[in-house]
Amino acid sequence: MRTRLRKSISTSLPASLKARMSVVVFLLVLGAVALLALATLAVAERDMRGVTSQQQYASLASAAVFIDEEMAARRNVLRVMADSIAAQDVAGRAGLQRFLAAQTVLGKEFFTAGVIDVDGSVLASIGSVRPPPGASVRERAYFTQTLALKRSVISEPLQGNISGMPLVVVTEPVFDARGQVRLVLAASVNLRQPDFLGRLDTLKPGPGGHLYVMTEQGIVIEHPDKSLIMQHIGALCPPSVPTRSAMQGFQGSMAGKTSNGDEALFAYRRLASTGWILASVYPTRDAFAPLRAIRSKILLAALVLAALAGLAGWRVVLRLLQPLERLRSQVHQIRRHRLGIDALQIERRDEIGDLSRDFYTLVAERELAETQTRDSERRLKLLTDHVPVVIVYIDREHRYQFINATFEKWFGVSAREGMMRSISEVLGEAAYQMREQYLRRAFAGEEVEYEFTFDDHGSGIGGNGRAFQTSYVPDVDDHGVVIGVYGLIHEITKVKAAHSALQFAAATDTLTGIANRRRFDEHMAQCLARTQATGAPMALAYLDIDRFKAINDSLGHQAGDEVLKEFAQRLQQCVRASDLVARLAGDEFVIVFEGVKNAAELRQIGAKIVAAIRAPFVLASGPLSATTSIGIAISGAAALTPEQLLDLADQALYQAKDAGRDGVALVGGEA
Ligand SMILES: Nc1nc2c(ncn2[C@@H]2O[C@H](COP(=O)(O)OP(=O)(O)OP(=O)(O)O)[C@@H](O)[C@H]2O)c(=O)[nH]1
Repeated sequence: MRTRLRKSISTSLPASLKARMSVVVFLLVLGAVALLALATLAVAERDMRGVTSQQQYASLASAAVFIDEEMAARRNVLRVMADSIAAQDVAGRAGLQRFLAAQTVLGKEFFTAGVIDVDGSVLASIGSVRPPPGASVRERAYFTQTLALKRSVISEPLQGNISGMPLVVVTEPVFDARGQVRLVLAASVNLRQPDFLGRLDTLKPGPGGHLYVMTEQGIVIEHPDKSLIMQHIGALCPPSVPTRSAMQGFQGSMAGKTSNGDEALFAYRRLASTGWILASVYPTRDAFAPLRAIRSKILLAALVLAALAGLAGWRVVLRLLQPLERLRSQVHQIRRHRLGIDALQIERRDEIGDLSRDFYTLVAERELAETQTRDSERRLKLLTDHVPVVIVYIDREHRYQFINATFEKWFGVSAREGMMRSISEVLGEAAYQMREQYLRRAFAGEEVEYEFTFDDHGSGIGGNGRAFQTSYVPDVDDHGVVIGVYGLIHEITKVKAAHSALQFAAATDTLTGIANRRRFDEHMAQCLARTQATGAPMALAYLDIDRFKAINDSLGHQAGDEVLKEFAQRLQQCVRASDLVARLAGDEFVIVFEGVKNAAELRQIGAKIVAAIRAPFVLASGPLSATTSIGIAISGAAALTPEQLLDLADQALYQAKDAGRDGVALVGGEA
């Protein structure tokens, strides 16, 4: 909420710093002056409220005195009349009528006047709408009270019997010589009469205020709105809170709201003569109208003052910000390379000087760092582009984000063409399919290595049998998430070739070029395993050149070697490519037959070999006749170890030797 407010303030302020500071000065001065003025006015209003209330109540009190005097004056008039009737002993209807008619003052002060006997019968009367002689007022409260109290009474407001007018009646008893009430002199006042309590209007508080009089019960006796007279004060709308307080006995002044909801000052005072309530209502808008007029003027003055202060602030800020403006212009020019950063090394000792020098240091450091980064990147690029390995970076969408120059040499796609493109786009769908499983493992966090050749990598390039090894290393961020994979591809064609050569050398007899003992052992183990799995029989032939020692001895070791080589060649020519011919040692050879049909077939092969060896050996020293003995062991369903089979074949060889050499002997199977 607060952040939103701050944001909305900062967006509503002008963009320029100068304008902002001027607006702030303007607002501060406006705020300060307005606050001061409003506080002063609030204090003045509070004081004025007190004084006005006091004045209102004092004025009301004097009005009450005036009304009391008015009522007392009317009573006096009646008392003088009553005294005259008693003194002159006026009697009889006609006498009393004449007496009343002669009293002109009565007509001035009262609406009607009459003389009533102790039975309540009107004996004489005057006035425009007067009760006729003989009318009875025996039931009227003012009459009975006058008789009972033997003194003057002022009635409650009442409706005139004959006139129908709202009236109050003032009475005065006329006593006889014994002090008994003989007659009652009564006079009525028309409450609608404009001049009743007429001076009340002159005492009203302000032009919008008014005074009114009501009884304790709230019956209106006098009011500027004459239609309310004789009505209850709450007849039209519920009486206000202050009015209700007054009816409950409150006297004094208070602030409150009228029944219309307008703010007003109220004052109440009871009349000593009648107990009636004299009320004063002074609307606040009238009471404080001058103060409110002053308030608008003061606020206008504050506005003008603030505008002037803002203007002055603008000029001061303009002057103070000149160096900052200069700094801004310099930075602007430095950015456009029209100025060197040395321009920022200024001598000022204030904050702007500090800012300029700090800015210089910052830019210098940044430039140095950028140069170092550029150098470092250049070196790195030089390095990665010249190493004979492919270096790539692959993102989560399996797109290349980095490709070095070797990539282009090997795959024919430049960094510019391949960057941000997917592997399948760059190398083709088949190449991508081959890599996809390894990439999936690398993106799962595993370091992966695999080999491929151009023949099987499916990139559409090469096909020259070159071999490569790829390493994928996951790039893990601070949260442990793999965000990419570094790929390193290096060629292993030569290594592979060397490995193959080594493997070949390790399995080859150096003299004859056929398989050696080691290769024979490996092959035997595999063959026996297959035989036992499939049940197809195999056989092992053990061969030895007859009397080879004699050849060596007679013709020399060299000739012996020649015989051995030729012997190996002839053996290979006699058997299928799938049969393995190996030299175990000296003149001892073996042949492994896989998938033989029967013993007869083996005898036939054996005979073929024996015959092939019989052909003369053409040596450097001349032709030589040689023979061979062959022992063949057949492996059937029984599970034999390689050693056991070799042993059987060896036994068969001995049999062949014993049988006179240059022949074949079979053991095992159907031999
Ligand atoms: N030239 C040559 N002679 C070898 C080589 N290895 C072993 N010899 C010789 O081969 C001869 C093997 O003789 P034997 O197999 O024991 O006996 P033989 O003379 O063949 O007699 P029979 O086997 O009973 O027919 C020995 O004289 C060895 O010195 C070799 O690599 N080259």
